[in-house]
Amino acid sequence: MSDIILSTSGLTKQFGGFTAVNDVDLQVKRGSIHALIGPNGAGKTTCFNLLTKFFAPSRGKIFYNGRDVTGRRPAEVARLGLVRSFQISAVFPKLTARNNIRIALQRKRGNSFDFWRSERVLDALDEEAMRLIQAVGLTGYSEVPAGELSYGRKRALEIATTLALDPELLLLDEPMAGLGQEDIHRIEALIRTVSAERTILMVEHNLSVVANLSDRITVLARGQVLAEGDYTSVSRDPRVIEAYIGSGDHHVH
Ligand SMILES: Nc1ncnc2c1ncn2[C@@H]1O[C@H](COP(=O)(O)OP(=O)(O)OP(=O)(O)O)[C@@H](O)[C@H]1O
Repeated sequence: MSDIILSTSGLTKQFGGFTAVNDVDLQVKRGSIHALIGPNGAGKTTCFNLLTKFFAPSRGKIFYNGRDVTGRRPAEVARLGLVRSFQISAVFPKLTARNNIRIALQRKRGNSFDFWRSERVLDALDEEAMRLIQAVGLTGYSEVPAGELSYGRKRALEIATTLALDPELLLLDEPMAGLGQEDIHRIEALIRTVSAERTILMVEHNLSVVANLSDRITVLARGQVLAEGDYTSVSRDPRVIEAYIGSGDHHVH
């Protein structure tokens, strides 16, 4: 099996005459935590949306486990194991944490008629749901409606519903967005824990989190790959520093 789980070649996305992602060659190593960073407007979110098939590229190809998935639909790549985290709004606020996870687990298995009638399957789902609750540190909150959880716990629940799909490659879109310092530490630890069994690719603005978690970092600027490497090397790269300063986005230091 190849060392590279996900790669792109010449990935390009144009909106009208504007090129948001320009000829990006990306290689994500199996088992790594890989971060996509860059100043505002660099094309990170667009790139993420291309990888998760929310957008079709204007040019270029995406390979997942050696397979060309460029033309595949989002649900298809999700079934192959490439799963994006969903926004918090995708969590049903009135349902308990446990039931939200159960629904995610049911989605993975598919809703066959038999399935609904089998007590045994439902019990197995409950067991699996409780395992995930524990894994993301929500023990004691399983019966709390998702809407009443703190922001950080909602994020943990959202990660749990994504893990319910058992992704081989987990794509996280700004997992720290909107979190306070304490929750950031908690979610950071959670990402490290769940990375043990899978590959993680994340877009993240919080550079201290990126520094702590990432094995490899790709820096985008104006839609192109500007630099690549570990945090020490990219944060010292004069082109990276200049791109952040030029954009008025000073937090690379
Ligand atoms: N649907 C769209 N239509 C037109 N232009 C778009 C669209 N989506 C993104 N863009 C433009 O593409 C560029 C890259 O945007 P993108 O959101 O990918 O950047 P980003 O690196 O994620 O930025 P940020 O850090 O601010 O979230 C921006 O100039 C943006 O205005």
